[in-house]
Amino acid sequence: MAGYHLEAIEAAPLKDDLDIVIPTIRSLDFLEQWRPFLKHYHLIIVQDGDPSIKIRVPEGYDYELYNRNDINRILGPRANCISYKDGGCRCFGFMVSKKKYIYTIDDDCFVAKDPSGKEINVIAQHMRNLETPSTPHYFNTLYDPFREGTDFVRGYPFSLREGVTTAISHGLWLNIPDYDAPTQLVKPRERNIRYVDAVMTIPKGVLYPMCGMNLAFNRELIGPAMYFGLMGEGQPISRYDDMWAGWAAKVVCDHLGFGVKTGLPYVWHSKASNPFVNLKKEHKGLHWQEDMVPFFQNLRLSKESDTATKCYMELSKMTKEKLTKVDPYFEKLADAMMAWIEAWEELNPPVVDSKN
Ligand SMILES: O=c1ccn([C@@H]2O[C@H](COP(=O)(O)OP(=O)(O)O[C@H]3O[C@@H](CO)[C@H](O)[C@H]3O)[C@@H](O)[C@H]2O)c(=O)[nH]1
Ligand SMILES: [Mn+2]
Repeated sequence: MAGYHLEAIEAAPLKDDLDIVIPTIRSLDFLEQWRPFLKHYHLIIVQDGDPSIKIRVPEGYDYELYNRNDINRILGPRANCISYKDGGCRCFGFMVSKKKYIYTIDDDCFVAKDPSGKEINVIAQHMRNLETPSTPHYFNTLYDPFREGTDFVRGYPFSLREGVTTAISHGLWLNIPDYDAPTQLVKPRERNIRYVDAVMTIPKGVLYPMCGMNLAFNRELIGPAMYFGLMGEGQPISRYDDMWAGWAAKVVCDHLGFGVKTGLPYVWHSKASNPFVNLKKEHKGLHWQEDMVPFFQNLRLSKESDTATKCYMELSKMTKEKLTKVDPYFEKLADAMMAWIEAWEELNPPVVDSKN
């Protein structure tokens, strides 16, 4: 076995603090290729679609698998807040995990190689991103100052060099880019071949389109805000699950003083979903995002909201007040946000300090 693989196998960083969450409505064969990097980690598989279909999990992985029947059994009436027939169902895995960190990946993403041809250990890079500070208050032009071989540049105030705790690490993808349907329709053959060797902090007060394909986060800091919305069957919108979570989580991170990074690591995104199907799923989102983004840009959370849970409850109220005029769907979404938080609290009761 190539030496590097052995290194990858030995270097299973934070293996007892991390769960891998995979939404699937297809197959988990892609895990064969990930074995050198993921074999030591616990998987939480959220099976979408028909629960009577048996999903095969490749041998040798430690996992828990939840289908729609399990979600209904565990959450009861609140199960309606978990999307059906949309990758957003993955957030159920975030809720049932007991670990500090989550890494979530789509089932059509494979191990990518860096320009030297070396296989990328996404877990090692995401954990490095999460375990080192972010710099949201002042942009470092040499990118991530906490990476080997780089630092803060001249003119960077020393008072800001401590940075803030990182809550989210947003990875990217080579090959099939994560484009919306209109872009995909006019550029069907476009492939992302540009490997940018950089990790950047997204500045405070700036939103970004979070893609759930290759994403890691600190569940203890921001988990309650990582609700992937109410999408898919029975809903007027789909494929905005990760966007909704990304906007909400970023305003909560900004409010609580946490950082969000984007860039390395890359995965190899192998499958282009059908742009015509995607257009049907996401067309309302293409309109509504012109209202959703300004909503998140302009809102101000109160100082009493000093935890992700309190922030999210306040966000639910604001969603109902400010976005229902765009479409009655947002009233349903606001209620689903509350159901999510109640379910989260029930499955993750706050730890009572035994001393007091
Ligand atoms: O009904 C569904 C559809 C899909 N899934 C699982 O979700 C991920 C992403 O699915 P897919 O690769 O088909 O979607 P893309 O268009 O390539 O992905 C983009 O859309 C985002 C949100 O939907 C996604 O994160 C982006 O990368 C796969 O694991 C499917 O199996 C599902 O569970 N239910
Ligand atoms: Mn895909």
